[in-house]
Amino acid sequence: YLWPNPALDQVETILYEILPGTTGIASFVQPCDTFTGTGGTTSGRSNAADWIRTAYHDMATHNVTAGTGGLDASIRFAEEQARAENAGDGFSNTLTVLAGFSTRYVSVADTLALGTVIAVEECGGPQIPYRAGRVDATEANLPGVPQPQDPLQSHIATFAREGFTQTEMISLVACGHTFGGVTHSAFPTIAPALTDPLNTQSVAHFDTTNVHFDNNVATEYISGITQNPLVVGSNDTTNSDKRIFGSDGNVTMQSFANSPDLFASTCATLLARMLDTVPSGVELSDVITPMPVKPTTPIFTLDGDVLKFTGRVRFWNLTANANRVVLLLWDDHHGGVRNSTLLSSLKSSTTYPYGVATSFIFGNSSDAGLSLDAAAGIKTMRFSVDGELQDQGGVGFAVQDGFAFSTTSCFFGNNATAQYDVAVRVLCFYSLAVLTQCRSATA
Ligand code: HEM
Repeated sequence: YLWPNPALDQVETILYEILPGTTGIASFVQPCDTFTGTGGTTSGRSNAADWIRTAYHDMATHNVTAGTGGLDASIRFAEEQARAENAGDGFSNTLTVLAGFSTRYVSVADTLALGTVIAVEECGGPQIPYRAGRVDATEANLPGVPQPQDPLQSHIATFAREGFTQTEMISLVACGHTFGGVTHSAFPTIAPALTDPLNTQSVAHFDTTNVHFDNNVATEYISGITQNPLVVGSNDTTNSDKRIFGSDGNVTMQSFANSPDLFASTCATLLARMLDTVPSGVELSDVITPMPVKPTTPIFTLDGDVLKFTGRVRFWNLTANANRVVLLLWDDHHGGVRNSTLLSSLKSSTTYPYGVATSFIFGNSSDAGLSLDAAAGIKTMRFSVDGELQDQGGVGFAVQDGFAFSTTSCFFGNNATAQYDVAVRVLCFYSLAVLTQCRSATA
């Protein structure tokens, strides 16, 4: 995609500027046994598992023929959560955290998808290609989530209705059930009550590494040592994983037990498809990859006749160069082309899970080059890195200098109230509508 795109710019930051344990969605799945519901980390449960199950249950109402249902956050409606097929409080726990990351550009359904991607990636799993643009449902979907007591033929039919083959069903269930387990309060006949201070919600885990993505769900199943309550549960009627995993003579599960890489790559593909299963008519973006050059927070301030331009530009995975020269070039409204060298003293680098971001601040007070002639203004930016032009394939980075805060803006005495004087660009000069003398609250 091309910058600026406020929606995708925001998602790109969420996906790639992840510093585990600090802020954002990732901080809720780091460490991976983090659980923000009752009992915290000693509950036996985890946010990561809740989030992945929630995304599946939200998607599982999809009807590939009718084009209805899918990942559309309809699970947020009480009517859906009250259904037997959605037993447990995992959905409300999930929404309490993830819906808080929804913005005017990121739907709740997108946050559910992001939650799955980030939980899997942060907890040992593969990178999952992410597309943006899910649309939130305005009412509950029809029922349709599979349940443990359903017969195998019903499970096969349910996954076919969702758009997945039998082999994909086996795989997707294994990909999900590498996390978490069955909770006693939601399924008392499957998960017995325990008296374990480190598992206070009595969760019968699907494998021995229940907060980690790995193929142990397959190796333990194939080697016959699994404690998966949906395989070796005392009531065979609810042993749905046993029926599903064994439905092709264990061929798929054996292949996963043989190869952690095959398991990871299959799960990356199928979880992406699960998250991209949306009602017909919803158009998702292309897969979001890190922007090689990404300006952020461009801000114009009018100081008399001078237009101050400040901002930041982030370069992704630059090759090392001790003599690096980075230029900001810009076209003004009068046909002029100007440039300014971005100072290495205003450079910073951050290493993220999928790459290194090198950022330059421009327009800082020590960088006098970005005091612009207000009449000429600025239309488009480009960057030059060690002589190589970065201009989004000739399009440039469009900026709008149609509005600028005036330096006459101010806070009043107690800083609780502010006055923003906004100058509007009219043809070739700025018209400042409110030219008030700032004063203290008591003046
Ligand atoms: C026939 C299909 C499936 C059945 C019958 C089934 C059944 C169940 C049951 C009974 C639980 C226990 C829930 C609780 O106690 O809160 C569970 C948990 C879970 N399921 Fe499934 N499941 C199926 C498919 C899937 C799929 C396709 C995924 C995701 C790709 C998935 C992901 C999860 C996760 C992550 C948990 C753990 C939740 C937690 O520990 O809080 N399941 N599943």
